[in-house]
Amino acid sequence: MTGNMTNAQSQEGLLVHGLTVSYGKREILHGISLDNMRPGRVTALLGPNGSGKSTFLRAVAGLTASKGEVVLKGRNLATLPVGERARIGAYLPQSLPPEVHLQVLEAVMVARRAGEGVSAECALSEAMEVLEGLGIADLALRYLDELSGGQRQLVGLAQALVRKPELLLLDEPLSALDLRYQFAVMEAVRRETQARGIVTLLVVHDLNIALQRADDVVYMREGRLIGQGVVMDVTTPDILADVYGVRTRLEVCPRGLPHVLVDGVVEDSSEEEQRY
Ligand SMILES: Nc1ncnc2c1ncn2[C@@H]1O[C@H](COP(=O)(O)OP(=O)(O)OP(=O)(O)O)[C@@H](O)[C@H]1O
Repeated sequence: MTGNMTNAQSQEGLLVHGLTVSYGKREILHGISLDNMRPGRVTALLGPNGSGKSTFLRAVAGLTASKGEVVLKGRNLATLPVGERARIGAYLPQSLPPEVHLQVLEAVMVARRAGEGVSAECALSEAMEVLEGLGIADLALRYLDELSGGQRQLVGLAQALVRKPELLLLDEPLSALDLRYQFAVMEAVRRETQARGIVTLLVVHDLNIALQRADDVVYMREGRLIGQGVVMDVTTPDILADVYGVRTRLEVCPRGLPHVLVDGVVEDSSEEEQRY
């Protein structure tokens, strides 16, 4: 640690030690350890299909049995009462919430009031504030079971944000969204993360969104950690070849934003050798 390190840089956030998850006899996560993920920063969790990203997020949320430790700001989450753990962390699953006949505003207010003595008036203004922040205030009086998949995903995100979590875990929050909402949601998530000092971890498949909008990245493959750190420090053609098996070029567009171009698939040299 250097003497120049600021408070914010050294601030304790989320630490993960030896996280291991098995489904039956099959081990899916093989002892993943992550360095400090600091408050106020968005970390994108990236890796191929089936690499264990959702399993990792669910284990951090305490929704899947696991071995190892998850420590948030010095507190081992496994030792906290269930209600306290649920208050600290908000988890948005990949699958959309069931279609219930409830107005959007009510659904977000219910999420705000759950487990806390917040007045209806206060919950109402906070719910509206979050809906406005996500650009969906016009949906407030619509019923959830009348919304599109993407709109329901946004309401799920509003429910997670309105609870003012310390830890925000989002599993593919952009998957059902059009380009405009992908942008709006990433901006809202960044804004809330910074303003409230949240530790945010989100799974995305679009590498360019991660490069341009996340602060840090975690790369996983086959249930193992491949790399972690500041987006542009860790993201290299070598690591992308290792994680995804593709040949890539990293470029910076005229506006200064990085993006990845995929040139092809990495040939497996061991298979090549076996063929001859
Ligand atoms: N409930 C379960 N029971 C048994 N195996 C499971 C279960 N959930 C996930 N798996 C397996 O665990 C592995 C990791 O799955 P996981 O959903 O965590 O990957 P992922 O990286 O999130 O994938 P994707 O990008 O496709 O969503 C996969 O091989 C999957 O088949």
